[in-house]
Amino acid sequence: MALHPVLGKLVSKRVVLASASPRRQEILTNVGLRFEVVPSWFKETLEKSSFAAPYEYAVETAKQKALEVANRMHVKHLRTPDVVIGADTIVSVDEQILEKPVDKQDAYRMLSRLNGKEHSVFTGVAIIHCHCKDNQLEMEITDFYEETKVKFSELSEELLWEYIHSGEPMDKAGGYGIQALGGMLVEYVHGDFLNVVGFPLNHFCKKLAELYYPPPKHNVQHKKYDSIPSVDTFENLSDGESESSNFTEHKVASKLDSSGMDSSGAVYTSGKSSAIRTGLTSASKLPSKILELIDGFRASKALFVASKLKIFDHLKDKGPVKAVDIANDVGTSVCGTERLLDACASLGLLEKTPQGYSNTDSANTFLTSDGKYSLHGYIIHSNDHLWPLFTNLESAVKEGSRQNHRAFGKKADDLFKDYYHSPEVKQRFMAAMHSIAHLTARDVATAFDLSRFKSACDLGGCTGALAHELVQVYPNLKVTVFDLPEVIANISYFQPSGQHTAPVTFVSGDFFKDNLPEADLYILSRVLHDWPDEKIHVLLSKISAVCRPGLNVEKIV
Ligand SMILES: O=c1[nH]cc([C@@H]2O[C@H](COP(=O)(O)OP(=O)(O)OP(=O)(O)O)[C@@H](O)[C@H]2O)c(=O)[nH]1
Repeated sequence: MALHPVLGKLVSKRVVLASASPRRQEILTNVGLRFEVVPSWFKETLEKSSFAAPYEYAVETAKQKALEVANRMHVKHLRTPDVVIGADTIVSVDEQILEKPVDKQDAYRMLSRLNGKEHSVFTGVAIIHCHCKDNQLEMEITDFYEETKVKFSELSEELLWEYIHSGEPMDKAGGYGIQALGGMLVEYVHGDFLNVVGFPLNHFCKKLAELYYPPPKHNVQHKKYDSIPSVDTFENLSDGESESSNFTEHKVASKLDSSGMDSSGAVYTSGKSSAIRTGLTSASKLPSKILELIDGFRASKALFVASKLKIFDHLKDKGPVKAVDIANDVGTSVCGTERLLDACASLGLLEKTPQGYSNTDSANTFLTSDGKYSLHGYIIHSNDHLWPLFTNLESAVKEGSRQNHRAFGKKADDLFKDYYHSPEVKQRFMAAMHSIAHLTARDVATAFDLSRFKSACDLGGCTGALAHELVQVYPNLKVTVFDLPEVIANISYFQPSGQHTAPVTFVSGDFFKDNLPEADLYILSRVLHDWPDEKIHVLLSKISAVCRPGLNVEKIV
């Protein structure tokens, strides 16, 4: 099993881990997987006696956890993930299933049961591949389980209680953590250690390999190409068997040639010929992740330019439109427009038929400039502001300083003032912050349990997009948005309609200079990354000074 290509299959996908377990997050992060964490709200209350074997219970619970997240993201968050991973770990001893202890007595009951004996640890895993077709969520579920045998030494009552008082057992299946103090209780482990910790990584990789590299069917007639075949991804090049894979790979910028906009499949040609030239074997396949990184900027820029030209607005609520008509309306060259439209179609942003180009569902939802979930403002900000800054990344690294002077001919502070002096720049900046905050607000609000807080202050909370979501999710929370007077003066355009009673208050001020409003919880969302260390120190010190002892501070950065 070649590990890298297996995990590489998930690189271009929106992968979601439906688990709050820090151990699972760590295991998957350690192997370089990039994923979003959306803890499942599924309550682990399935009737244990209805399962013939303990592992069936773990697998079903894992599946329900993942299904809950896939459905919630699709329906409530309007963001369909590509892959959702759920897991559930249980301990089985004497035909009994042990989960996480509810209190110290329960932990004692569990550990006494395990004392001096061998038991099994089962982790059930569900991998759900999601597709959105006509706004319907379609899912393909793969599940499996792994068993590991663990034997405890004979342990004294005193030691058991000392262990329980350490607090470690409380969030662990069977009441122990083999990776920490609990390791001292264990005489032997037969099987996958990480399975005990919460995630059977080895089996997971094998499962991915089975899914993405199914064994070649020898009686299948392989196509012989007379001409260059149309390919969607680099993976098609590197994986002999991927033709027969059940899973559609994400489209990447593979149809852009060196000029950035040709859909002739030139990348395929050069990739293939170089593979032949250098004699790459199946063991040293093309480095698709690296190639995607090299070409990724072209895809971003194609999206930015199409957004800037308002092509998605132009196609909204229309049937297919020919390139020449779009070019005429937008005022661009026909040949350039056609190439840009082809690039957008190969990136999955537009649909192309012989009748012309039309928006995909997600372009209608996220890329038009006036939709409820429009990302237009953020895209324009990324193009006009972030792109020039990132062009100077090399100088930033060499000099260790911000590059606003190079990108825009002004220092960062002056530029920030400019945001608020030019109405147009201010509006663009606020639209950018609003669009990304609005879209992600529900996920941010539900990623933490904030129900214990009565009041919150969103520092630099701009239009209040996150604040409005927080008060929806936590009806007892009162949120104050604290931002510069120039921002607060212009928030009305962005306020949700029909929520007059929602407890969101806006207060003007400069968080570096003025007193901060009192609150139990201070939120710093998309704020700290913007400032040098000295200023961050000033801000965090001010927050620390106003926090009252005994109240928790949660940081959403
Ligand atoms: O040796 C160890 N054994 C078990 C663990 C941790 O125990 C929990 C198991 O609980 P569960 O599978 O229900 O997962 P949760 O933590 O509740 O998160 P979900 O959101 O996925 O339900 C798990 O965290 C293991 O990592 C351990 O750490 N060591």
